[in-house]
Amino acid sequence: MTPAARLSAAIDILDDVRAGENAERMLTSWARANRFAGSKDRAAIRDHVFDALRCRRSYGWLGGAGEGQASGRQLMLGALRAAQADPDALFCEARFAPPPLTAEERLPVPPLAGAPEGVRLDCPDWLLPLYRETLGAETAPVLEALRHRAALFLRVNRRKATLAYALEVLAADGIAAVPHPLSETALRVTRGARAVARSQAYLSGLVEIQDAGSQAIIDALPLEDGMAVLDYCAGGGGKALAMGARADLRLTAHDVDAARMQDIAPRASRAGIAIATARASGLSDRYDLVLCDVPCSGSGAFARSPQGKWALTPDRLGQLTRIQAQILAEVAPRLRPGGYLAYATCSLFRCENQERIAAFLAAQPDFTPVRDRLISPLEGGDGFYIAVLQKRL
Ligand SMILES: C[S@@+](CC[C@H](N)C(=O)[O-])C[C@H]1O[C@@H](n2cnc3c(N)ncnc32)[C@H](O)[C@@H]1O
Repeated sequence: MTPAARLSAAIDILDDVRAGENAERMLTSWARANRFAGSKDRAAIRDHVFDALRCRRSYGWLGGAGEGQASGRQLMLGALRAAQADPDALFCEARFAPPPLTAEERLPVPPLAGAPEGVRLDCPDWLLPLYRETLGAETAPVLEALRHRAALFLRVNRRKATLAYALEVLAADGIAAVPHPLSETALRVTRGARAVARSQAYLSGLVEIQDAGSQAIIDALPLEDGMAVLDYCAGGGGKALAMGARADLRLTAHDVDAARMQDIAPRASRAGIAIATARASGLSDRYDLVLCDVPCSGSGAFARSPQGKWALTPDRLGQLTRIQAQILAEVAPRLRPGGYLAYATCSLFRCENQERIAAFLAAQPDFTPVRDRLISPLEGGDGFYIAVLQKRL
């Protein structure tokens, strides 16, 4: 496909997303319907779509949509202007290219520097005070970081490899990576990211794909060999696998949506780690540690999942905080006296983090705080919050 044809495809997909469709699903169905497109085409279209979702307000502004919600065409026009590329080279008469710019589209747009803050920082206005409450003077740099594509991180599985060995095996498949300060197990991929899922290092369980902030969460847990550990919101098991790689644990995974755990068995077998899955009725009340990696707004991870930034509403945020409180209340009786309750989100908002923990501690005098940590996207990975509490002996 030509660069202009890729742009056309991205415009169509962005219009579907604007109409309420999910970007990942639209990209998949586009690929199915256009089998002639190669992997490089699909990757380029995906990059166009996700870059535009991360920068929806600023690209819309530069594309002439002002503060309104931009069309796919306006977003791609804005993207080209943001990159100081010549739009006429791609919006042209060529086959499969988006039609040439109209006279109206050629009118000069007001400079982005004079746009409202939420437009410049690509943030919905109502979320700005929530970020500011936690981040203060770092709000603008953090939101700026969330406007850019997230790096691909790997976690070296210490059960099977040292960092040096994992790097060697990755290099044999043309993948280069460098250690990352957020965690001793974290590698940031610097070349060959698209080859990781087919690489020997990945297929033989030496490395897993996991954000560096996510790895730092696991580093903050008081894990010791022999502990009985429950991952209560296990999803695909990313954090359970990381816990199992750190210590010799008796690990159980649970999720309210059991179907989400279907990948845990193959991933665990690749990693050489035993993880049992259980329904709520099969859980014990004597765990040494329960991790609740709760559903959240994702406000620390909008670089990776940008559609969530625009889909979030005050109602949905309120609903999430109620689910978070309910999960904490559900797991409290699952711990033995002296056991640890760990609460994690990929959110930067106080209402999902410190306020949830304060409300829980006020209602549950048996628990005391041990530590908490906010991991900023400025540290290089996604933003996360982790709090560790201990149940009284
Ligand atoms: C942030 S995701 C977990 C990601 C996962 N821990 C990982 O590292 O890949 C949150 C998970 O919580 C689950 N969940 C939502 N409500 C729940 C509840 N009441 N009890 C248990 N799990 C719940 C969701 O199905 C979802 O899989």
